[in-house]
Amino acid sequence: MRCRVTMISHSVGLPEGVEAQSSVPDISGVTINDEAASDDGDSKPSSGTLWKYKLPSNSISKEAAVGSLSFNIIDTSPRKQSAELPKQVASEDSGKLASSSQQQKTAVRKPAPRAKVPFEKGYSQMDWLKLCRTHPDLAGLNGQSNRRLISLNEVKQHQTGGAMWTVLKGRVYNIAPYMKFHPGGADMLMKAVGKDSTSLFNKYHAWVNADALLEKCLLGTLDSQ
Ligand code: HEM
Repeated sequence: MRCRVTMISHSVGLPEGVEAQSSVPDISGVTINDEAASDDGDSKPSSGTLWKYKLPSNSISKEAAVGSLSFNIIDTSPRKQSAELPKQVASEDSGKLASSSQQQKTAVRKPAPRAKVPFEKGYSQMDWLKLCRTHPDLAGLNGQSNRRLISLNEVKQHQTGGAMWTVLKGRVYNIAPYMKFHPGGADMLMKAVGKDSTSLFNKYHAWVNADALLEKCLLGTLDSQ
């Protein structure tokens, strides 16, 4: 969109000899013309509406309604070139609005499939939180402090039964009690046992707040020396 701003200079009331350009311009004579339509080669005459936003030619706009609310969804993300688009969409003038829902679907990327495992009865995330609240010693500290330094060598020696240790972001946890609660499955969580699992953890779900989830499984801090 290009707007033309026309200024009409007024020099009313200036003392003699003072030039009009040096005075503060009077904006009462400013007019703004919207030339969006005519400049783009669009044959439609300009509507004259100030600051009307013209969508980029490659954007998609869709009208939707929820209950009594109606709204416009405007997708201005960069589109792929027509060679990569399905024929049906590519043959359309990209400036036109996609009219059918079929066309809308073809342009949307599918999200990566998730590998969540359905939990066994009694092993939901709520059940885990309940267990954390009620169990007196989930970590298996047996009275030891969870502030002690633990070497990687010691972590490696705990890989079975009720003591399956892992290092996550510099902290050592016993993840044995969490095995059946892990939404990604026990098999996946087993890959963390006996080692530093920080990079594996981040690869799958860096957004998960393990600090909070495994708070009661904390054994100590990794001795990095
Ligand atoms: C060590 C502590 C870990 C904790 C506390 C943990 C926790 C979680 C949580 C809360 C979810 C659900 C995420 C969501 O719904 O968005 C999840 C999903 C998952 N986790 Fe873990 N996890 C751990 C380690 C691992 C490791 C080491 C692996 C891989 C070897 C792994 C693989 C997965 C997978 C594949 C899923 C399903 C992903 C998905 O929903 O898309 N996790 N985990």
